[in-house]
Amino acid sequence: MDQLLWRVLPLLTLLISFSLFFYLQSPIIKLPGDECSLLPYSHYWISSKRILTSQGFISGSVEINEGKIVSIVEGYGKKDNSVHQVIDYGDAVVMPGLIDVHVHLDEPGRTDWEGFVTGTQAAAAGGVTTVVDMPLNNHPTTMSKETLELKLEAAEDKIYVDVGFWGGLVPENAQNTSILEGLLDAGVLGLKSFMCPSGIDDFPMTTIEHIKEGLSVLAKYRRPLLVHSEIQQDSESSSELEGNGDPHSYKTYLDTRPPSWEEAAIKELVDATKDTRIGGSLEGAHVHIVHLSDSSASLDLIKEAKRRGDSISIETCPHYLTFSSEEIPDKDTRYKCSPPIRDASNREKLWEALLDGHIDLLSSDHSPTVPKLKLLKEGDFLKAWGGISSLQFDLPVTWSYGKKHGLTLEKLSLLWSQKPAKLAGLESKGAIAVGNHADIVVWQPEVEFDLNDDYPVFIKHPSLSAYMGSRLAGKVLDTFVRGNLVFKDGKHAPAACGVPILAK
Ligand SMILES: NC(=O)N[C@H]1NC(=O)NC1=O
Ligand SMILES: [Zn+2]
Ligand SMILES: [Zn+2]
Repeated sequence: MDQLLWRVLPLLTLLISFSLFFYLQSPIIKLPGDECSLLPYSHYWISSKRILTSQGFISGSVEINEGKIVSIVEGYGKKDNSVHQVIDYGDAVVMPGLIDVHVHLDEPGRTDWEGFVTGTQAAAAGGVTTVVDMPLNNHPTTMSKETLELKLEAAEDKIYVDVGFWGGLVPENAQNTSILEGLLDAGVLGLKSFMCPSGIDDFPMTTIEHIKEGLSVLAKYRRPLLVHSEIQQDSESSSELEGNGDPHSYKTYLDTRPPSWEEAAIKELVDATKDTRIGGSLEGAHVHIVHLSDSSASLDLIKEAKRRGDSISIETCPHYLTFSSEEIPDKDTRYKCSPPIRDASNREKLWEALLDGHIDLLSSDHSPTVPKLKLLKEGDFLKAWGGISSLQFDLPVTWSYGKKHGLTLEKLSLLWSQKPAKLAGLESKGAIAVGNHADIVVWQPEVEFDLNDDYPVFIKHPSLSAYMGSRLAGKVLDTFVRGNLVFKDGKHAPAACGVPILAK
């Protein structure tokens, strides 16, 4: 018996080695590319009765090959499943993926706050196919070629959607054009600056003089400057500035940041944007006001500048359109952000301006932190971190509240895809059109869901989001980025194959 075993054993070893060799050589082994998509093919058709193309809604099919949209055909049900790979979505809406131009991914340096993996998985789950990352809250701040390189290194193999980057305009590089040019040459899509303290020590604020320096460089590159537009007003009584009321009451915080802060910043900015008009000394430069909250005097100043022909645009965020100061519960610091959420009549005027086209686009200003710094237990509005967590909910939140204000799907897509693509200079994104990247969200506007603990949330700290606990309309089914099916039915593709977007 023993002898037989000794004869068989070498044969058996040989057999196992052979099969192992052939197994390793065989095509069963997955190439990394296969992991990028939940689909086993790269040439296919998407069919639906509601496809929002650059020419409006059609009932029909979109042909996708190697990441691009190669044809669009009207007529639902015309594609024969036996001849083509067809994904039939019935009457679900097929729309351009959202482009969120204001996201703080916080990596490298503050990955405990958010991160490339969690942030971009949240984006994919919410139908957001491109995010543009802010230059602060990460450490070091993105303000030079070298610090952008650190970002790019940190993002490698970690991004599930495409990611572009804004660079920081801070006093140091505003006074040193070669640093600024190095940063722009390295590919940031534009710059971002603060006219008040940013809350981050290594991202100091800029004066209007620094901003003008920045604009003169940006004019040559034809890239935008995004500005956090608030200037602290010394004329405010010091008790108001410090908030001498009850720190657990939202009203106390609101009173420390009145609309006059926004108005003061925008007054200085529109004085500078005069020169961005055709023939002006800053022609080619563009100012984009981020997260406008004040829908009165500040908005009027921008409307006037636009009428004159200045190169200026505005975004607001879902939280300013959804919440109102009167409704924010005591101690609920999840709602703290800057500029602050104001009263319901301000909110209604923001909706009006959005639907009339005076506000150009929407963004999330997704800016989380660690629960400890949000002071959820203490409920101190004056000391808590200011920032809203919302990236995954851009689409359902805008739709749930928007449809009550008369928002159409076409307008929704203009505000979340087409206009953001234009701001960031993303020529092949923002619309379902032949030749564009196949960046697509498939969703059901009519389906409602509860955002509770059972809901698959991918942002790092769901407990920080003021949207948790609400009932929303607009369920995301599938998300495609450059033709890769990156999210389906609550699951992500195994590999992170988003692409860093660099300006040329
Ligand atoms: N640093 C930072 O993310 N700040 C953001 N948070 C906020 O509420 N407004 C901002 O500008
Ligand atoms: Zn800001
Ligand atoms: Zn921000």
